[in-house]
Order: sequence, then C-alpha cells, then structure tokens
Amino acid sequence: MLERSAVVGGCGYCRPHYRDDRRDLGVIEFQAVTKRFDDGTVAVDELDLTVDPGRITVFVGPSGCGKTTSLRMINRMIDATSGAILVDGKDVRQSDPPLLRRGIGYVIQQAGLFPHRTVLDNIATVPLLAGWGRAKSRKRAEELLETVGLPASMGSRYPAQLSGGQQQRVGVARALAVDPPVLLMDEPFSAVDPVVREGLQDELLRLQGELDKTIVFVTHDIDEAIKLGDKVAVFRTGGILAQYDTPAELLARPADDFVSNFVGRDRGYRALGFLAASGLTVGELASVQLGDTAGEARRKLSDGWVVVVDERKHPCGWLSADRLSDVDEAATVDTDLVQSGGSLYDTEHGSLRSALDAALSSPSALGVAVNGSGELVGSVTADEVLRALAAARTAGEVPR
Ligand SMILES: Nc1ncnc2c1ncn2[C@@H]1O[C@H](COP(=O)(O)OP(=O)(O)OP(=O)(O)O)[C@@H](O)[C@H]1O
Repeated sequence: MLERSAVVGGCGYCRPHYRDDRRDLGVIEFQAVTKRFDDGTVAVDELDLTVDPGRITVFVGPSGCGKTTSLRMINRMIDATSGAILVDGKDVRQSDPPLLRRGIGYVIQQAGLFPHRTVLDNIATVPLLAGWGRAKSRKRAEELLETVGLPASMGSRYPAQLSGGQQQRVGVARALAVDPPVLLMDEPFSAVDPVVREGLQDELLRLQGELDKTIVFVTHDIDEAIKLGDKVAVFRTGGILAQYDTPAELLARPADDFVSNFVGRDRGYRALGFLAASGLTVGELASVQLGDTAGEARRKLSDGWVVVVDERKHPCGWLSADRLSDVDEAATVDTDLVQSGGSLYDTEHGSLRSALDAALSSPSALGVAVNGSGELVGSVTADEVLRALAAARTAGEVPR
C-alpha cells in the first residue's frame, strides 16, 4: 500500500499550528550561567540564551556537554555557580524550590513513575500536593489520561503493567497535571524503540499545538532535535553553546565545523524538509479505481504504469504493464493485484523533501501527489523537485 507520511518527519517537519492567543508565560533567560561542580568540572560555561515562551526549545549535543545540567538549573535541581536564570523576569534563586517546581513540569527518561501507585494516582500526585483535593485531582487525572491518548481503563493499572511508550505518556500527563506554563523534558523518549519514539514525538507536537507550553527538551539525537524544536541549542563539550537557531538555519548555515558535523553529512537533503513545495508543478497521473477491469487499467497505462485509487480517491498502489500482462481483460482490479509503493506527497502541507521522497520511492519514478484530504491530485518527478530547488536557490531561500 502507499503510505501517507506521518504528520511530522516523513512529510518534512510540519510545525504545529500555534493559536493566536499563545501564552506569553514561561520566558526563560540564562544570563552568563556557569556551573562548576565540586570536583572542578565545568559542566556549563557562561551560557547566555533566551527560551521563547510557548515554543519548544531543544538542547542537543554529545554526551557530557552540559544539556541536563543546564535543564536542571531551571527548576533548581542544580544551582548555578554564577550568573542568573530568570523565569518570567524573576531569578529562580528567589523562589522556594518546591513552589518553583509546581510551575515547571518535569519529564524524565523511563517516565520515573511511582511503581506502587496506579496510573491515576501517579498523575494526581502534584494536584494533591497543590491542595486541589481528592475529587478534583482525580477528575483532572482522568482528563489528562485522555489528553495523552490513553484509554480510561488504564487509569487503574500500575506502571509495570504498561508498555514503555504508555509509561512515557503517563509521565507527560503527570507533568501537565497542574497546567504549568513550563515543561522540562530530559531525554524523555530515549528508552523506547524507534517506532514508538516517533509516535511519541508526533503526539508531543500535536499536544503542543493545543497547549502552547514553553518546553525545554534535552536529547542527544539531532533528528529528534530538528523534528521537535522551534529553536535548537547545540552544545559542545565543556558546556559551551555552539549555535542557537531554528532547525532550518542550523541545517542551512551551521556556525562551524563542529555544528556541521553534528547535524550530519546529509544536512542538505534534510534541509529540503524546510522548503515549502508550493512552486512545484504537479503533473497529470493516469488512475483506475478498485473494482474497474484489468482491460480498463491496461488502456490507461502510461509508460507502463497506472495508479490505483479507492472509492474515496485515496491512492492505494500501482499496476504495471508486467503485472497486467497475464491477467484476464475482464478481471477486477483488487488489492491483491495492486503493487505497493512509495510515500505520498501532500501538496498542501508537504515540503520539497517529501516530494522528492515520493518520487524516489515510487516504483514508476512518479511521486504520487495528494491534497490535504488524501485524494489523488497528480504526480511529481525528481527532476521537477530539482527545478523547484534551483528556483528556491535563485530566490535566496537556500544558501549557495
Ligand atoms: N554531580 C556531578 N559532579 C561532577 N561532575 C558532574 C556532575 N554531574 C555532571 N557532571 C559532569 O558535568 C558534565 C555535564 O554533564 P551533563 O549530565 O549535564 O551532560 P549531558 O550533556 O546531559 O550528557 P548526557 O547526554 O550523557 O546525559 C559531564 O562532564 C559530567 O560528567
């Protein structure tokens, strides 16, 4: 079957749509912040950085470069040696740590749930501490279970009775319980397998589209950083900020060799994920519908291929001249006959990367283009994508 790319990632890092009434709470400022541990290790060195409110900021870099230390200084799990961290203009050192942490949700690797409490009790922990009372805290926990996409029946389970991905969702629900403006997430998805991880990332972006939290997210995975971050801070060993930019800028204009190497050798290809494919010409594409006859499909073949759609006009695969050659004229085109192939290019939300991917992954070399509702609208070729790329270059959207 043809695969619709995930909302994020495959189709080129579509961003969540922020509400116009996005919150302005949760500005975090690092002002010349240094952390020197007792043994002399400088984990963070003179960090100056402002985290935008209502956005996702990712701290990324190699192991030991000071990401976690920087994160934990925000909620005072670690105190800075010098410099200041301000949250909404107030130095965190002037806040009582337990009170400060109530306004700052915290999610860690493997969720860190209390093993002897049920899922609902885990989520209700902070509301109870904040004095919400049992009934209100429980109601909030039930709501949040739904918010993070878990069935109500899981509320009475214990963490060990959940998968890693489900535990992580509970961890997010718990962090959101008293609706804090700021969420700190320390490698929250690194203990789950890549498929679950991608699902959790998509879910986080969906949630963020509704919640508009100020999220600081730590990872050592540049792909995760580029997918999730509105802005990405790349750290180098010694706790030095190497570059702080949007993912598109990071890929297009890495500040130095360290950043360039860190973002990877295929950064040019990945940067295509941030180029809108609006200028791309979508060509015609011959199609038949499931239920049509093989004879009809044969007559519609173009360069040996015809695409097959279902009754909703959603593409479901290809038929080749080869495949049709030994099929009876009157035979019905059904899913058994159809050859799977390739990703789809969404003309409304897709990027040049997703268009190129659709073309390269198609057995006919024609990328299948669909509209926002998933209906077939035509085809794209790799040559056409390269032409659009050249035009973007001329327009100055891509560095020369
Ligand atoms: N309590 C401590 N005492 C001494 N050194 C420490 C302490 N905690 C962290 N460090 C050191 O500070 C540096 C930064 O550590 P930090 O945990 O912030 O890095 P990180 O970028 O989050 O790494 P990772 O990706 O491996 O989790 C490392 O060299 C680490 O060994």
